[in-house]
Amino acid sequence: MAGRTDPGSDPREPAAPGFALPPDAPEPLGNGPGGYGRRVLRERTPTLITEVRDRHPYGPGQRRALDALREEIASGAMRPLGEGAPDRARWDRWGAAYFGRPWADVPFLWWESYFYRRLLEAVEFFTPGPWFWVDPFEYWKTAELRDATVAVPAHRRPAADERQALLLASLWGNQADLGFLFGAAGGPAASGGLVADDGALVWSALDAGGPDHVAVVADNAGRELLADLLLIDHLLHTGLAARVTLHLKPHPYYVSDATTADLVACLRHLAAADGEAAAVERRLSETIGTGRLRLRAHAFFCAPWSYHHMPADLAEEFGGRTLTIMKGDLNYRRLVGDLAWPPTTPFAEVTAYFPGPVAALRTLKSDVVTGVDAATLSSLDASGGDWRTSGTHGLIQARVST
Ligand SMILES: O=P(O)(O)OC[C@@]1(O)O[C@H](CO)[C@@H](O)[C@@H]1O
Repeated sequence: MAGRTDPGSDPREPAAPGFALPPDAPEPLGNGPGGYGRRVLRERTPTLITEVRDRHPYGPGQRRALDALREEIASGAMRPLGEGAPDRARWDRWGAAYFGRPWADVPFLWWESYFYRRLLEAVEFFTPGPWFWVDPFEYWKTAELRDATVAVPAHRRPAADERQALLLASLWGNQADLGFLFGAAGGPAASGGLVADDGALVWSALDAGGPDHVAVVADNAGRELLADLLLIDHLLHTGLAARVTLHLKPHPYYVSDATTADLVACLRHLAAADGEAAAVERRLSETIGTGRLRLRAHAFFCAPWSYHHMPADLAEEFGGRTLTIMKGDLNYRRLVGDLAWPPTTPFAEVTAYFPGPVAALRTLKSDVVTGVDAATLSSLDASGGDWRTSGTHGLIQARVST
């Protein structure tokens, strides 16, 4: 352990009772032919390693480690973390069933999370020294934020339209996922509409009154986080929420996932923009200062498990929120379990275990989906498009009664 810092205490204490998947739940999604996991394993992951290597003046040890990781993923057996890793014991326990096997044999949700941990190891992110806490994805995050325009509502529309526009902007902000830069297919070219829309349920939960404390589990930095911040400002400013907790990642993950450093970059971006955007920044910074907007970066958000395995402290936290808004594709995979659900399986059924009211705002970027009605499903399937994985389609789903 000498010379290295621990990326977080064990985020997976025994799951609270009642969170287990039902015995008849379908299989975890893997990396089989035609599946999205295989494309990520074969195309996105090696490209990402090469790009990270090429964009940084890494030394020979880091370059060797990145090349070895690419090799291992393509044709080798999954290795544990190196001897000196502070969290080695934890990952050894978690990965006991997987280490020594080809990456393609390991469930998609698990291996992809572990991949990001291994990438950080290869670039010496947790090792005190010249590369300590240097974000390997900062190059792309900064470039994306530089070009981001901020559309603060002009307060000329009816309030209901305005808040709905903010909700939708937060949803479609999820298209700005820098992971798309590293796939053969590229990013979504257009917006194909919503496959499910529980927007009215979301507002009914927030309008119900009481001392509302809303949780927002962030996904990507940059444009998506900017849109989330405008929504959060609206909730706080209008009094729809007395308090908001914004959950960020404790360290870089899934390329563009938002960390506290990315939040600070967004706030600076707002401060530097014209007009109302700067006022939003002032209000948000003020509410962070007073504790009305609280930041958290729990280690569980970088763990390779679905929310069925969340530790007791996080379960207690979500259980106490008026509504938890889960942003993005990965949070959706973790919320419903990255399982081969029939798409018409009700969202409320698969999220019944979650300890409080919960909503998902997601553009569809991987195979899993629930809560799509049969007519919508058959017309989407008949369209012949890649609606499940291309990010062109979105959803708002909610379960507000517990
Ligand atoms: O959570 P996000 O940012 O919306 O999406 C993450 C994502 O790009 O990563 C995975 C592939 O690498 C997919 O599950 C998903 O499309």
